[in-house]
Amino acid sequence: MKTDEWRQEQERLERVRNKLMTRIAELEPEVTGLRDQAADMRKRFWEELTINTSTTEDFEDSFYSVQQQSAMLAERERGHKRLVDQWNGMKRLLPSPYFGRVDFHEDGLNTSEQVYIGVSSFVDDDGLNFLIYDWRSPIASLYYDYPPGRASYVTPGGTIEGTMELKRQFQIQDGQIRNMFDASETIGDELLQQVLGKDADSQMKSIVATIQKEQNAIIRNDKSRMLIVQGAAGSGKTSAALQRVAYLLYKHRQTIKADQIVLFSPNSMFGSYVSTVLPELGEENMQQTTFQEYLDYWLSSLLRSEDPFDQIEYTLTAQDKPGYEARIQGIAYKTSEAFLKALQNYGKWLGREGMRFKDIRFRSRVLITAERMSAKMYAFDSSLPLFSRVVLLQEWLLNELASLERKERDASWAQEELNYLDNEQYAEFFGMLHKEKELLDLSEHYAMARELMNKERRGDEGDIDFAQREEELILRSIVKKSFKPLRKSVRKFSFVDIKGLYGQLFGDEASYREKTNEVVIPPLWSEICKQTRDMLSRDELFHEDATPYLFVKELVEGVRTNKEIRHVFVDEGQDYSAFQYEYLKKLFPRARMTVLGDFGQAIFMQATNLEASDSPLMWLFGEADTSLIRLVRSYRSTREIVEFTKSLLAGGDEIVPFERRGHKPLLFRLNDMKKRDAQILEDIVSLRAEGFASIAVITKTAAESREAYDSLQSQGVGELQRITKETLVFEKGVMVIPVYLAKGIEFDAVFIYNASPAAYSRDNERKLLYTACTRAMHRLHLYTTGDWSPFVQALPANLYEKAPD
Ligand SMILES: Nc1ncnc2c1ncn2[C@@H]1O[C@H](COP(=O)(O)OP(=O)(O)OP(=O)(O)O)[C@@H](O)[C@H]1O
Repeated sequence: MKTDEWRQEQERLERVRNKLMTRIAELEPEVTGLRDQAADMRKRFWEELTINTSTTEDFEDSFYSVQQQSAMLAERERGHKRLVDQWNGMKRLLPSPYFGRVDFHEDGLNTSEQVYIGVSSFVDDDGLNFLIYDWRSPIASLYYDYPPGRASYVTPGGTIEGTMELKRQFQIQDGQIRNMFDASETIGDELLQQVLGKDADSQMKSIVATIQKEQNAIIRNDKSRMLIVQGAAGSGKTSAALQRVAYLLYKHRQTIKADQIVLFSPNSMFGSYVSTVLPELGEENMQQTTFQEYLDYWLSSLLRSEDPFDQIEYTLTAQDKPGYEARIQGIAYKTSEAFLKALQNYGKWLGREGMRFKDIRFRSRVLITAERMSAKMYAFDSSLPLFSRVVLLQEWLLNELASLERKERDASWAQEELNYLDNEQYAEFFGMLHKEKELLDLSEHYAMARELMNKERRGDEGDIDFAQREEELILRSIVKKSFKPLRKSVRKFSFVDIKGLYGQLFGDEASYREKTNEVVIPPLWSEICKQTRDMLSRDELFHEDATPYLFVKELVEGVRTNKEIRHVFVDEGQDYSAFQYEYLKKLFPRARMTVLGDFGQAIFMQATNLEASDSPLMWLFGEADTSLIRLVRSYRSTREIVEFTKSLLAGGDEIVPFERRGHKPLLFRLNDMKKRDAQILEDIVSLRAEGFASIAVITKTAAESREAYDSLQSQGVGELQRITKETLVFEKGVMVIPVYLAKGIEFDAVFIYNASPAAYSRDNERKLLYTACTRAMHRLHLYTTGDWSPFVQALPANLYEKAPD
């Protein structure tokens, strides 16, 4: 790079920074002033909040004044927020105002424009000249999409064509240009090399300076209702998803707020890992949740549902237990579209017969029997959907309860309760009564006023002798209070026997076929039924039953929806079943979906292949409304590690490593476990000395994690963390972690604790090993105390190095 160009750029940088500093300083008093003013107004607002109710006019006056003041306060606060956002944006820009520049000569114009790109926009004092363009602005996409030469970008007004004359990248720190590259490729490798060579962090970083063209296509996709991203491990799916959220918040800032976007992540710890990316970009975080959290929310009061981690532990460890094969068949079936269709048919069948209700009981008596409910429900117009009839039944039940409640006032138990009221209870009822009395008084006044106005006299019913009715009213209150839980449970549909409805599906084959029209039933059906019913009898559900159970609940009670959410992101999308996708679509009827995943890492039984032509995702919103983007370049790991990991995978040939060189993976075979753990300890010490701070010992299961942790600790590995499904916050350091919890996360160095045939030899274990190894950025070690897993044995020997035996 010529030195005078560098100097010119440094001078421009200083000019822009000076302007930024001036603007920040100018705004400072305004920001602080506004903050104080708003705080002061808020304080005074509460202090002065006295409402004069002496006369109606006084009351109205104070009411309007309060309303006016609070509107002013809200406006002031909005203005304040805008200004503070602007101010914070400039402060964020100051140390490193931009990272890219393109010179673009638009066709038909005589000059070209220098477009500097940073994390937000900054306009010169004239209000017209952009000193920095936000990376999400239409013109900034030139930087990500084209090398110098002919280029175009899309604006709301149409496509702008022209020639890119220069493309430059900067690394700026504390106001100094540290590096500057003129790129010929889309985004030059040099900068990416440097970024990727850095150490792992406890928090994911934003990638705006080096977004790749195919990632940009994901970030800016605005066309499809469903965007599917199938990408190799480390190809930047999660990164693209988060920058896409930032993009959507920018592009649709008038209509979409951060809390209208939700990200489904694989576990809570992953949530903490990605939580800083958006704030780093000056945006608020979207909502984050896990599917399990949702299930627990709706099921926890009814049943205990197994979580996906216990399910995977079972599938990986219980091969020798009785019933294993049936459970596996059950998982496969219950997560399939076939089961979804069967349940839809079951809904139709229930529309005709077979509904199950629970008697409504009161003081050990049956008030309304299940049979009566059933008869009533099937007497409603049969053309109505099942849930509408259940809602009608609910209304009928509430009416029935009201008339039964009236009858109960004469029951002896009510009189007895009245007689045995202690002082406190009496006072409580008396209080309730007086509230009613006030209401009565009010309605009495109103009735009198009407009488006067209409000049007519009501009958005697207006003259209530309150004192005489006190006892009767207390009695009424006693019965009302006792019926309250009944009304509440009817409103919550507790009269529907959901457990019975789900359980009755798991009868013999003939009855299942009759209820669901199902043709292909898993061979071990009767064992599957027994296992499911056993769980239900203990008020428990297998993980694979949880979503179908909710589905049946909604068939009967109506579908729950959230219309606020406009975008749903599903990360690790291969881990969701066809069933779950159907469910998410129903739950968020106004949302667009972005599903990102890697079938190569499909380690859960219910996996969905995102890109197969028969993938349920392809037709969830219809083919015309669906786009599929594939990412094959892997950025996380060194070339040597990617060459090794891609060969572990059937069909991994198409994965392209990014050209960052490093050590070949190292294989250690030790004579026994003690020696293996001593070797691991030694390797941890030496890698730490090399400066690698984040090292993960990855195990296959939680049980193996416990063993490894105890043994390594006894060997003297200090500051060792053990990650479990309960771990909420991801902290950098040396840790032992089961592979299924390490999904989506990365480490400087990964040690595969036990790469033996016992651990990794079945087909689904191949993906498990692949997932574990692909967590490594710079170093990968595999250990065994006997043979190597057949997947490792099958690798060409030039892909790794063996430590001497
Ligand atoms: N364009 C990019 N510029 C800089 N770094 C990138 C880029 N794309 C990806 N990376 C880095 O590569 C690593 C992997 O990215 P990310 O975690 O988003 O991949 P992923 O596809 O979600 O991986 P996995 O499927 O293994 O969870 C991260 O460290 C990320 O910062």
